[in-house]
Amino acid sequence: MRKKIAAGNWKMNKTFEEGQILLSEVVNMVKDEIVNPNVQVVLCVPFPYLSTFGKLIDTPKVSLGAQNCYPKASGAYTGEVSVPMLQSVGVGHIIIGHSERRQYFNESDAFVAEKVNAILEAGLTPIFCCGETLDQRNEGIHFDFVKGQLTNSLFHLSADDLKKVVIAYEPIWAIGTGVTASNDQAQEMHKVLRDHLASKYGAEVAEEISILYGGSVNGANAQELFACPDVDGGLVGGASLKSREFVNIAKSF
Ligand SMILES: O=C(CO)COP(=O)(O)O
Repeated sequence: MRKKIAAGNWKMNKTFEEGQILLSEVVNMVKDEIVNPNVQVVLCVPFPYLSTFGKLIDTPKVSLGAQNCYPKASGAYTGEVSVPMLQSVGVGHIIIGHSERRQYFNESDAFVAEKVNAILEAGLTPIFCCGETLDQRNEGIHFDFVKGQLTNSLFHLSADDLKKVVIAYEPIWAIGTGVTASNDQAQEMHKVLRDHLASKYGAEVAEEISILYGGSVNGANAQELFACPDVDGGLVGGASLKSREFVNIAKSF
């Protein structure tokens, strides 16, 4: 059975102290309240907090996540953070290809593919983000565009490696806007993406891959979204900054 995943992407929010409180609250609630062994909670926190926060997580129900990485293992890349560095402080999941990085830092599909390779080589889990703009949806090219993102950054992988990837569909028009994709829109795209994976790797492989939805997920809409047959969880921004709401989301499977 595919893993159900509730991942919080804190983005560039919270001071160290605030983050420590938030993370501890989430960890304690998850330990007490989440009983489904198939649910994985992931907390993707800012780089400077990873080392300390990793030590505060004392349950396998919660995985420490990073929001980015650089594909080279080490060397003269001032300001960058490598996958082995993240691994050495306990990181299990790494978000890559987030639309904010594609938009503000010009990250290409090819660069994201390099990151996928580096993460898989280290044995960690990439959370690969994809998603279209509102213009692309209005033009009716959204399915082809997002399928292309998968093709360009993932389709060089072996089936065994692909199975280790978590995909997050995040329509850009739904991120931080309060506008969520409807259940039908989410399900429709997730099915298109799973079929696309199946066309290359076969249905059996495609069935094993968790595809998360991201974009204004909150405590009120999570249950309906997660009930869609091809939606295996959420990548949550704003609502992951509130412990009670985020844990409620993680309990919505
Ligand atoms: O970008 C997101 C998660 O990566 C979604 O952000 P919001 O949940 O704030 O819309």
